[in-house]
Amino acid sequence: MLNTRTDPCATRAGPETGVARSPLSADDFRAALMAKGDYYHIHHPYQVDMAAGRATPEQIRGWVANRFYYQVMIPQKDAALLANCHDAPTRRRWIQRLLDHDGHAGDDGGIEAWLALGEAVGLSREALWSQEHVLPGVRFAVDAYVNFVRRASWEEAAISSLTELFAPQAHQSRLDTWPQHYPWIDASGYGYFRKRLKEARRDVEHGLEVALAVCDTAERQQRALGILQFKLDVLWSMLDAMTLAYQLGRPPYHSVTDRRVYHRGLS
Ligand SMILES: O=C(O)c1cc(C(=O)O)c2c(n1)C(=O)C(=O)c1cc(C(=O)O)[nH]c1-2
Repeated sequence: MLNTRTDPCATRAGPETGVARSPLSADDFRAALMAKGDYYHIHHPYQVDMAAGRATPEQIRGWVANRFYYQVMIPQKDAALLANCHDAPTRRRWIQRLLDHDGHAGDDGGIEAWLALGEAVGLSREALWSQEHVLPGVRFAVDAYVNFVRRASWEEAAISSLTELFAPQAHQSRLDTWPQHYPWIDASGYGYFRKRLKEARRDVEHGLEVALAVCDTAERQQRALGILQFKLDVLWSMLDAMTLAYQLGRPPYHSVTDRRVYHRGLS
């Protein structure tokens, strides 16, 4: 369904009408970015089921093991953005994201915290590092994000991180609902979600600053909204792959084998 409420630019004059479009005001552009939250993966049935207590241990484990691939690729994605960024003050701020995930003195980092989440749901560190559970669809979606950032300008790469606008809600919802629904999950596993609440809010402040500074024409604003939609597609597609595998019992090659024959990455 076409959602005109959440796409204010859709109703404005465009090149096709022969009338030059004026950019949205900063407030309206911010509102248009925020309206993309309607399509955030928190609304995907897989996440809705997890939050409602309807997920089986296998479905929770599948999500944790597959999301690990996102976790390990995020610092490489941020390193790619840094490599394309000629602005030292930006690099000085952005590099914090690598440290958040990889860790530094006094903080073991987000990847370590995700490994603890894995152990809390019954997945060994080895199982996560081996990527044996990572579904091809999840791998392709995450790789599409990293490859986009490798090729994009650093400003467009920064805009693609803006789904984080909506992530604190996702982390808070897990903290609010999982302990009561899934008493079998060890509480020591929830550190990642708590850690990200603060970090994501700081990250999006920077990301929004960039978006508002560079998107000063209607075309650039539309491009930013398109980039944000691309990133929403990445997150949604990851959950579609997990739905097939863990909710519908149709993992890749299910019609020929019950072995996980899919590749674990080509280097
Ligand atoms: O659990 C979530 O729902 C969720 C979503 C996202 C996101 O929106 O991309 C991120 C995270 N978590 C996250 O923990 C994280 O570190 C992160 C970094 C980024 C990014 O695009 O740079 N997104 C996300």
